[in-house]
Amino acid sequence: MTDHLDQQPNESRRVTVSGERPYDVVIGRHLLGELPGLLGTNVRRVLVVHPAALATTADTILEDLRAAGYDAFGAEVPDAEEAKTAQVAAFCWGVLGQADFTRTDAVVAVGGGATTDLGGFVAATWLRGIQVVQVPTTVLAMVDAAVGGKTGINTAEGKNLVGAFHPPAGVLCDLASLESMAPFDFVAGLAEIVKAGFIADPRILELVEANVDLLKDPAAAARSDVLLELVERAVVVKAKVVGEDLKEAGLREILNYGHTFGHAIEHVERYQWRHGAAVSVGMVFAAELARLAGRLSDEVVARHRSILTSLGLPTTYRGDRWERLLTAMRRDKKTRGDVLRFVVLEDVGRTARLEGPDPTLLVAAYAEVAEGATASSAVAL
Ligand SMILES: NC(=O)c1ccc[n+]([C@@H]2O[C@H](COP(=O)([O-])OP(=O)(O)OC[C@H]3O[C@@H](n4cnc5c(N)ncnc54)[C@H](O)[C@@H]3O)[C@@H](O)[C@H]2O)c1
Ligand SMILES: O=C(O)C(=O)C[C@@H](O)[C@H](O)[C@H](O)COP(=O)(O)O
Ligand SMILES: [Zn+2]
Repeated sequence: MTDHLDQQPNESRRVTVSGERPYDVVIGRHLLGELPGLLGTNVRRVLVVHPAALATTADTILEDLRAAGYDAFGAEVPDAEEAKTAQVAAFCWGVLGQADFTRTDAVVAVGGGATTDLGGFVAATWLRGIQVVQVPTTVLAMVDAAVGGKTGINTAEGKNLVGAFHPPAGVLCDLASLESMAPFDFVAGLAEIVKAGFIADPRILELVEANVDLLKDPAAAARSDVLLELVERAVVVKAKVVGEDLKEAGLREILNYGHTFGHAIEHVERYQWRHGAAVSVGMVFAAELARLAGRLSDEVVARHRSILTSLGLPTTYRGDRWERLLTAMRRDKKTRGDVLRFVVLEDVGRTARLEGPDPTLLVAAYAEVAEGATASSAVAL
């Protein structure tokens, strides 16, 4: 399937996320004109949070908002994970305070998942919660970070340790913005689409397998109907899950597939790895864990490696970091007391939990993703 589609603005797709205040995720091309409609008529002031890389897009949004009668302010924040800190959140709170933002005003976050996590968190905490509209500009943020209301920042101890559940008022996924993405950043985002395929929608895996070359070219992929379908399918998976379990009482944990080990890699690497790349290795770790526990077939594990490798994503990690990874995994939000808990697969689309696995099983799974032969020998049990 390599059929390309030059979408007109009116050909957008809409996925509604249910909940106390249902909202739409709009997916299409050249959609920024829809932003004022999502903000509604009560809003007067708008803070547009963005990194320098999205300054041109943010300027266009600011002009449109001013033309539509809003008092619009910009807040440029650091790039990528550097934005997800208490200091950067405090900088944004300062801008909101200086401009007298009230409970009827709003934040618009324009950027990748790091920016939408930060912008959402700032909106969740300002006056205990004001509206946020998410304008994701990476494939990862479109299919995952901007949808579902998980917002947050990192602390020195770990990833996303401070945050709030704060659903957006709307999400605008303008696929045209993906054309400027660096190839590796683009494929890193595909890891979350692959995740959605493994946990809930096997058709996603077939589409990825059949379109690997297209998907490795951001400009071509961004214009294709393949990506439109993949983004829509992944958003549908996320919308169904968060619509049923916003606050992660149970079902929502499946969206964390591959993240226990993935977040640990990000922390150990001081956020120099892209989230999607770390989740890619994390999914292989989780698949190996399930296989070693006798719950997943060799074939499904091999399919993890083949899909992720074909996209150019990593499936291995250095073999001499076990103690640090384990320390980071103990701080995962799924951990209860001393019991580590993993989302695992029993088949494609069939998720389960593995609670308190034997340490030898964890080490064996680490050995399966470790580079070099050092993993088992470097581990002190
Ligand atoms: N809240 C959630 O449910 C959720 C879900 C998944 C991931 N996340 C979070 O999302 C973050 C990862 O998001 P990400 O992969 O989008 O990374 P990111 O936000 O760090 O962006 C990656 C890079 O792409 C650049 N970029 C963004 N848009 C661009 C564009 N259109 N053209 C060119 N460059 C562009 C950014 O400036 C950055 O350098 C992590 O912090 C992760 O924890 C959150
Ligand atoms: O939306 C969710 O729930 C997820 O777990 C989606 C993940 O892809 C995302 O990376 C999320 O930020 C992880 O959250 P955390 O609760 O493990 O910090
Ligand atoms: Zn993720």
